[in-house]
Amino acid sequence: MSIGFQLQARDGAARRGVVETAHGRVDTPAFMPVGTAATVKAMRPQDVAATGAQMVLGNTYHLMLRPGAETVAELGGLHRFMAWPGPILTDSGGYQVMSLAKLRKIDERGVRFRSHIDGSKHELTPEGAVEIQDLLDADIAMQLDECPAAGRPRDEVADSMQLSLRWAERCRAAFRERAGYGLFAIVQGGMHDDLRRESAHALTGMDFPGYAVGGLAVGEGQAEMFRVLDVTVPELPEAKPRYLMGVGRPLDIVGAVERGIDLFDCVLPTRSGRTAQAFTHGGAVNIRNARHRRDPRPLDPACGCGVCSTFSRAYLHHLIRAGEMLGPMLLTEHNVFFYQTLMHRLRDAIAAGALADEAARIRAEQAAGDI
Ligand SMILES: Nc1nc(=O)c2cc3nc(NCCN4CCCCC4)[nH]c3cc2[nH]1
Ligand SMILES: [Zn+2]
Repeated sequence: MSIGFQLQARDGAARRGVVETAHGRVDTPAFMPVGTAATVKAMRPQDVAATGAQMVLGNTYHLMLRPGAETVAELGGLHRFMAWPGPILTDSGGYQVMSLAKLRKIDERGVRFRSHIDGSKHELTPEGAVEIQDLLDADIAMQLDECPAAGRPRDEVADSMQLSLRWAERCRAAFRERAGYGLFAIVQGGMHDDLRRESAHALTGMDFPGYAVGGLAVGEGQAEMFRVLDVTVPELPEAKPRYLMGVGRPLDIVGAVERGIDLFDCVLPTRSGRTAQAFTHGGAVNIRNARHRRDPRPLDPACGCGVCSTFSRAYLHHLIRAGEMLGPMLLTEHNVFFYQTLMHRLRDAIAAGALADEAARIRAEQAAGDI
């Protein structure tokens, strides 16, 4: 079996399960901390593991540019290179090229672009993206796709969705099948119900071990995102994991879990940690705010992380104001731990058939906060 998926419990459309990969199991619903350039920024791998995270995300685009996929392969692959022994999922680069690279040209072949690092010329084809993710030794690789920017006209979205379907076929043909490794397809189609259904049906017909919902979290807003999930998720096979790419804020995740999504990734907990934003059980907190200057209480009294059991808000406020590197490190660790606690609560609630109550509690908690 490429990637295993055991469904353990259901609560409405929500599922409690386990994804099985060559490098270990992932309890779902799961949140993957983003490790774009072979590091979850500001955290050591053992500290990432201590938060409860079981799988991290890497990026083909960044790693092909620096240090290069061949270099990572030469050094034993991404697990050895970044000392992360657990499962790794890598994004295929299509989205990152469109959001980061310069002078991009996309056509049937693939996408040509200049590196945002040094301006050097590169090309990413479906076959190349699969080869790079193989060199990285990713347990779960993503097909190369095109993620249309929000607001593009329907006919362009339709053409883009069809291109991604043709690229899915080419990726599947190029993928080296191995037990514990799998290639996931990505459903596109913008905000159009019929295009989403057409994409999901075509990809399901190609029989992938897992399916991502792409083309969301591109500024459409939560209501539109949930509406697209309501249309798309029921078209995906129950027995395969579903991955919502780039999502999201805590309440985005709650609503997507209620709609049957199993896997998530987002830069929010790590990126916010570097900009003094903390997620807490009392809502979001900006620790730079002067009101924390002499506050002896922990950042989040309901949090079980090492940061909240050791340091005061006053100390974290001081570190941030002083520009001390320990500030972003501690806030990142807390935020990643917060996201893992959120997923733990959701998994336990689904297993107990109590997701509606737990989701209501989480919504009430997040309604407070100062941002
Ligand atoms: N291969 C691929 N295909 C997608 O359609 C895709 C769609 C995505 N949508 C996002 N959204 C990220 C939103 N994020 C929210 C926090 C601040 C930075 C941006 N990431 C994505 C990644 C993606 N990767
Ligand atoms: Zn904490």
